[in-house]
Amino acid sequence: MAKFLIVEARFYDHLNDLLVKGAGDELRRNGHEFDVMTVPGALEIPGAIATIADSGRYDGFVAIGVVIRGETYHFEIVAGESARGVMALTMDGVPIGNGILTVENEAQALERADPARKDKGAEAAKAAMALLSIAEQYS
Ligand SMILES: Nc1c(NC[C@H](O)[C@H](O)[C@H](O)CO)[nH]c(=O)[nH]c1=O
Ligand SMILES: CC(=O)[C@@H](O)COP(=O)(O)O
Repeated sequence: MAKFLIVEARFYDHLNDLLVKGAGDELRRNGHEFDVMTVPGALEIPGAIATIADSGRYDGFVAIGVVIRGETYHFEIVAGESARGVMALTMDGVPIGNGILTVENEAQALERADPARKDKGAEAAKAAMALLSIAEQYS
């Protein structure tokens, strides 16, 4: 049994709820425990994980968020920098599954967040578990 932290950027409540449910159910199905922490937006996810990672309280993390393209370049910043931050931590050996959706519209987000459809929350949880398993075997 491992302990995971789901870090969710609570920007679109109804979509977040679906993603967190998918991630949590997947962790539970695999016999793991988890807590959920909320941050304001996807840009805060890497910083939150970086702050917590060294505490030793969690074995892995699942990043959950939804970034929907708006009218300005802001989308590129939020989508790109949140992914870059998560990836940088992953390269430092922190097991993180990236479940931050970066989509054109709400319909695309809903299709991916819904556990009955693409279930990207579960996919991110699986990625976090896979990275943790590698870390346990090789470090
Ligand atoms: N536009 C979206 C954001 N923007 C907010 C940023 O993530 C950040 O919280 C703000 O710039 C303060 O640092 N966040 C999302 O998660 N999704 C969006 O669509
Ligand atoms: C992430 C985004 O692009 C969006 O939420 C911001 O919208 P806008 O570019 O219209 O300010």
